[in-house]
Parts: sequence; structure tokens; C-alpha cells
Amino acid sequence: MCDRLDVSCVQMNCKPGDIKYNLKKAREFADKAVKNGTEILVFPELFDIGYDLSSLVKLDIDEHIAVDELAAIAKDNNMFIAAGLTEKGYGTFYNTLYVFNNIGETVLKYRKINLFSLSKENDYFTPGINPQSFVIKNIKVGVMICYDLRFPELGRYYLKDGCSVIIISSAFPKQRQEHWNTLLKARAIENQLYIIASNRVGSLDGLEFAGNSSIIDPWGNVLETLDNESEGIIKCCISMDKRDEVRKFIPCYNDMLRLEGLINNNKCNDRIDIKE
Ligand SMILES: O=C(O)CCC(=O)C(=O)O
Repeated sequence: MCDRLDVSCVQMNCKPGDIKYNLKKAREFADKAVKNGTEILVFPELFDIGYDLSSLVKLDIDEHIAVDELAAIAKDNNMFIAAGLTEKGYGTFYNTLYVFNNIGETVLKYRKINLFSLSKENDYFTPGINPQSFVIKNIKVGVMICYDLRFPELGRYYLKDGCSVIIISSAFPKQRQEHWNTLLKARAIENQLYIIASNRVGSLDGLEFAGNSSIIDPWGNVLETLDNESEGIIKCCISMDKRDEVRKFIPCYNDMLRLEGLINNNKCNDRIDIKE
């Protein structure tokens, strides 16, 4: 049983609505990543359109351009790729994270569950309803997209599902960079698993993005990170020995099960109503 994985994260500045340009850059990043032994490479949220939601109505997005090219890049470089892409459904769009394996097959399609209303994502996309995970080298990996990060319930779901890693593909704004860094660490520490988080840099219509793409271990140590403006790739070899060491040292999982039992036996009577 293999317990190590070479993971890399891309931090890029995408061109709004220019799918071909963004895919060309993706191939360049993958060509670099393969040289350092990367087994799985992660790209930011909706990086095909550079998170430019207005381009969805202007462009006749053909999902397959991005999906086919990313699958080919994965195959050509013999690596897994996780990438945030636009998915065109019947009369709707989804904000989707695709995972391709090293022979170019789609092994996972996760549709963002928590759409970000502040950016009007709800006006453009249909929300997903299923958390998703996949396995690489016997290591189970759960996935999130950007705003999902704010919901500890999803991280918990993946922990209970047996995941040792969570991949997060994002277009998280600079204005809340501290939230980003804090939430990434929190999800790693509370679930005692690895976080691999890819974010974009640059700006779109005055909205600046936070970068700070990071790889964090189950103890909450930031193993690798980037600043809030540079493009680049970070790489780490993650080890399940570290996961086991942390989980043995503080047995959060068993204590959580006990706590859940207690909570389920106590009914919550007072609910908070938030007035619109
Ligand atoms: O949670 C946030 O502050 C940002 C979320 C976001 O930008 C997104 O989900 O695209």
C-alpha cells in the first residue's frame, strides 16, 4: 500500500473569457509540473473563463474544449489533474471541479454545492447536491470549490467518508485573504487531513484575488504557499505517516463521534432567524 503522493498546485492569473489562452497556460504549467514528479496537479475555480461570469452569456461555451484539452494534458503528462471548469448542462451551467486521471479519463465531476451569492453565482449556475471524492494511490481525496471552504460540515463529511486529503479550487478575493488562510488551516486541523488549495491571482472588474495557494498538513503546518500576486506552482510530497501520527496524538475522530452522540440526544429548541 502506497502512502505518499506528490501534489502540486497552480496559482495563475487567467484571461477573462479567453478559454483558449487559459488552456494554453494550463498546458505550460503541467509541462513544468511533470518535471518535478507531480502526480496530481490542481487548478483554480472556473479557470477556463477566468471566473468571468458575464462571459457565460456572451460566449457559446463549449464544455468539451476545456474538458478534452485538460484530459489530454493529464494523459500527455501521465498525471491526475483537478481543475475548476464551466460545465454546460441542459439549459443551465454548473460551476464544476473535474478530476482527470493519468490516462485522461474523467474520474470525478463535482458541482459546487454552495454557490456564492455575493458574486451573483446563483444567477448563472445551478447548485450541485452531491459531495464527491476519488482515490489516487489508495489515498481518498474529497473536493471543494471556494465558498464551500466556509462550511465545516463539508470537511466533516469528507473525513467521515475516509478522506485524507481535501482539494480546494478557488477564486477567493484579496479583500478576505485572512479568512482564506484561516479557514484553510482550520479545515486541516479540525479534520486532521491535508489541504491542497489552488487560488487565482490578478483582478477582474476591480475584484482582486488573494492568491496564497497553499499545501497544509494535518497538523496545520503550511508546507508550501505563494504570495498574493505571483503566478507559480507549489509542490509537496504528502505522507500518510504524518496523517496517522497526528490522528494518534490527538484522537479527535473518536471524540467527535462521542460529541455527536451527545448533541443528537439534545434537541435544539431556539433557532436563529436572520431577517432579510
Ligand atoms: O467566501 C468568500 O469570501 C469568497 C467565496 C468566493 O469568492 C467564491 O466562492 O467564488
